[in-house]
Amino acid sequence: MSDAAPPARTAAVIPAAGRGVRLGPGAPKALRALNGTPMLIHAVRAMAASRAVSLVVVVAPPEGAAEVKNLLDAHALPERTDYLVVPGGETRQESVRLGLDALPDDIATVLVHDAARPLVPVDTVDAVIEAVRDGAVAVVPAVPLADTVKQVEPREKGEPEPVLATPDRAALRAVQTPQGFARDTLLRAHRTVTGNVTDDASMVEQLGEPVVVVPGHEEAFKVTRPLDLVLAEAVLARRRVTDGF
Ligand SMILES: Nc1ccn([C@@H]2O[C@H](COP(=O)(O)OP(=O)(O)OP(=O)(O)O)[C@@H](O)[C@H]2O)c(=O)n1
Ligand SMILES: C[C@](O)(CO)[C@H](O)COP(=O)(O)O
Repeated sequence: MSDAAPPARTAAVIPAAGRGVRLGPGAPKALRALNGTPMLIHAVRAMAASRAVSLVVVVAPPEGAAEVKNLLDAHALPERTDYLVVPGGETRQESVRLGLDALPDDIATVLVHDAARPLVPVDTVDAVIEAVRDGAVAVVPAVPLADTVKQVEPREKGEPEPVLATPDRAALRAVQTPQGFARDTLLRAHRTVTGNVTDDASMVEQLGEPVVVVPGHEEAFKVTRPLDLVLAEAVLARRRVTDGF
């Protein structure tokens, strides 16, 4: 018998415990259907489509963990991948931390992927994993901005807001998920950084560790508002025509 340690594995943590307030009333966002299949199942399949991902941890709405387990059992998913469900928290940050707590010791690379980005292509997932395996401690997929961006002095809704600056758009990127991390670095970030953040990479930035960007994909957009549901269903319809599924 060999004494060699088993190869370090990659896991994807999927925070799916948000309510989806901006999407409007209804079931928690991750459980809403896109062309008849819950958004979360699309997101799980997107992670499991990568042959490098051997474990997917779904962070479910706190009162919905049993329902999410049933959903995973009821849908066809790649058998080479393991699936775990844990209840989430009050904020995205807390939900991700609860997902990280569930990881077994042999996981070396961690992806954090929004359930709300159900259509990310597998090539983007693989590019993020490869960059981490090549030595980056934190990797973020991102796309250039289509709009000019203004920094403003925020005012109450509807009130005109004074413009403070127009940042150089060429140096800005809109950040997506999955974000990929060396496990130790991400755990340290979640143990150390407090306060409100909107993504995991910014926690690593606060540690003073380097974060790099790789190309994202326009289909990795986040389903946030009602119009995004229309776009997501249109993308799925196009895939059915071009890819046959
Ligand atoms: N307490 C929370 C809040 C958010 N999320 C997850 O984080 C991802 C990105 O969050 P966002 O798109 O903002 O989702 P919501 O918080 O549900 O949206 P909203 O702000 O409109 O309520 C989503 O997959 C969401 O389910 C989570 O797991 N736990
Ligand atoms: C993580 C994220 O999707 C990267 O763009 C984003 O920051 C999540 O923000 P939200 O306010 O939770 O939608």
